[in-house]
Amino acid sequence: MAETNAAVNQTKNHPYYTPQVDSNGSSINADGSSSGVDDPIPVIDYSMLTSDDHNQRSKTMQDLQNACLEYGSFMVINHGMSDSLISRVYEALAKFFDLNEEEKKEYESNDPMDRIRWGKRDSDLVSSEFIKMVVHPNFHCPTKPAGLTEVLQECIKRLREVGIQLLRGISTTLGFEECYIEKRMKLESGCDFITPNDYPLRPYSENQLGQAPHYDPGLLILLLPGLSNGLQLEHYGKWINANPQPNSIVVSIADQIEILTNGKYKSVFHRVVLNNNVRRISLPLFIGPSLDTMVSPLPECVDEHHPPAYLVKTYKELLEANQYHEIDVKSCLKNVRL
Ligand SMILES: O=C(O)CCC(=O)C(=O)O
Ligand SMILES: [Fe+2]
Repeated sequence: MAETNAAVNQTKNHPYYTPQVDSNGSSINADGSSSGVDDPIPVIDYSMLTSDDHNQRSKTMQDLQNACLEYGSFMVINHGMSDSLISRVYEALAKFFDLNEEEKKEYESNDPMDRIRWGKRDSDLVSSEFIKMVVHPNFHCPTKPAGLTEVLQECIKRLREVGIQLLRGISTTLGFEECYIEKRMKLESGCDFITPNDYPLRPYSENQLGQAPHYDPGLLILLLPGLSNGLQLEHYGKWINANPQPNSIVVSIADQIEILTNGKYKSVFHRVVLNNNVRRISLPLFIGPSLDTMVSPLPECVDEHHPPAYLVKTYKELLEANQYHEIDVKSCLKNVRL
């Protein structure tokens, strides 16, 4: 990709690489539009990660490493979740978002003890609706519509298995034993959220977004991206359209992997654009450490040329930074970068 700005000519794993796009919710494009570049994100064939064929497996590990270094995001195919399960998930979530507002408001409260929270992102710049739920170690879900709990439980069980296998792959690409990250982050009691999103059909203005540019907290985000496009990722100073294949899972590196790797694998800066013609429902799963886990650069990722670049904090402290509560699921990367 031809770049005009010398500052973006660095590779993504450069310690001083920072997104070269604005963070105020608008656009980087000279014409002020929110269009992105079609530069397909890498594809990882999940079935090859655990293949008995050594050559296939090591090629897939190499692809995974390149994807983590260069994009921080990739689409996973052959992940073992059936098309029919994915369709049932979208249908059940649509029924939830179609409930009347009074029923959804039951989950609107700001009580820090809540494990489910519904809300709207509603301004001239952004428009969407979400329902956040803590799903691990304990599963929380609205009681309506009937069947939502069962279908989400089935889907999240598989998404989590895929996520943990990918974290093993990532651990291997870093030269560690495959369960190293999983054990260190105490994933058995890890704190996972889902935040299904409903993006409206008709934007208020052409450039209204579904979600403003942001980083995600957690180790990995596994996204069921819905039936139309909308996710954009920052890549060397441009917004690129993720354009995932139908029923693939879009996986992105999130804040805690950036911290653990001391900045080698960067958390992905991303946003959501609205589609004029099609309603879009997406389902991200945030796989995170247990709340009491200290998150800091791994000793193996620190040396005299790579001094620690992040503060040491528990995952709970990180989630609660900026006066947010952990259920708010917000990044605080900028507060811990040294
Ligand atoms: O809906 C999407 O494509 C992305 C969602 C997202 O980034 C989020 O909920 O944090
Ligand atoms: Fe996100």
